[in-house]
Amino acid sequence: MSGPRPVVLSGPSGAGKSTLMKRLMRDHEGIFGFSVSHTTRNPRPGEEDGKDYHFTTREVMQEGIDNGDFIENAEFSGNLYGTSKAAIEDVLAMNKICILDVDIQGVKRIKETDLNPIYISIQPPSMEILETRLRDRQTETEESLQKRLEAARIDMELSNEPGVFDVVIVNDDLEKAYEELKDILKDVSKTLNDTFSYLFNKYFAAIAA
Ligand SMILES: Nc1nc2c(ncn2[C@@H]2O[C@H](COP(=O)(O)OP(=O)(O)O)[C@@H](O)[C@H]2O)c(=O)[nH]1
Ligand SMILES: Nc1ncnc2c1ncn2[C@@H]1O[C@H](COP(=O)(O)OP(=O)(O)O)[C@@H](O)[C@H]1O
Repeated sequence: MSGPRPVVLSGPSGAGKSTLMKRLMRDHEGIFGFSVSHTTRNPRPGEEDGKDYHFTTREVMQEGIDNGDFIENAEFSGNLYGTSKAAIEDVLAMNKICILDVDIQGVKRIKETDLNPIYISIQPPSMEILETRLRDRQTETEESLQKRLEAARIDMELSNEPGVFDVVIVNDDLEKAYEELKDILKDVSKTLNDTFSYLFNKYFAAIAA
């Protein structure tokens, strides 16, 4: 795939990925674009179909997977999630830096593709704090909360293995975590030719206009 290098955000459910990503996209409008995944889970209040996720059924999604429409898919907490080729192409077609929010299984699958993203793990300060944040978010049943905590334990272990992630950000203080994320993306854009020339061209065009 051509264009600027994508960014994968991963980490336990409740670590703060959506919070950080939404802020990044709001503060840098037109630079980043979200790869809208498919999922079989039910929408939460406030979530929009086609914006937060493509909400679908297992049958329809499985058909798409069988057709080869997805670059990766995974089972998480009793539901199917996946990144379609179209989700990424839609963002790249707009010349934006594509941000993907996927679980650790998605990270492994994406490593087998030619997407070549930057891998960033967002981690909570502790399991206790993660549980409190997930409970306070009030989006989960007790059953789905327990499944998320179980997955989080595995995720926290794997994310510390060398070579899995380029960077691990501990989201204790939100402001600090956000600054760290912005610094990484700034640094990366300086060292990567394609991203750099993309941003350069974009800013140059804006100045020249
Ligand atoms: N592999 C994979 N994981 C995904 C995808 N979309 C979301 N996820 C992950 O699925 C998990 C559950 O997401 P979600 O139901 O939105 O809950 P939340 O993370 O607690 O807000 C999270 O770890 C997400 O990173 C995807 O397309 N592929
Ligand atoms: N640094 C932080 N301190 C306190 N609460 C936070 C922090 N970061 C995120 N949260 C809250 O924790 C909950 C989980 O964050 P969210 O972005 O939904 O996580 P994820 O997308 O990784 O599942 C949300 O209610 C969010 O407002």
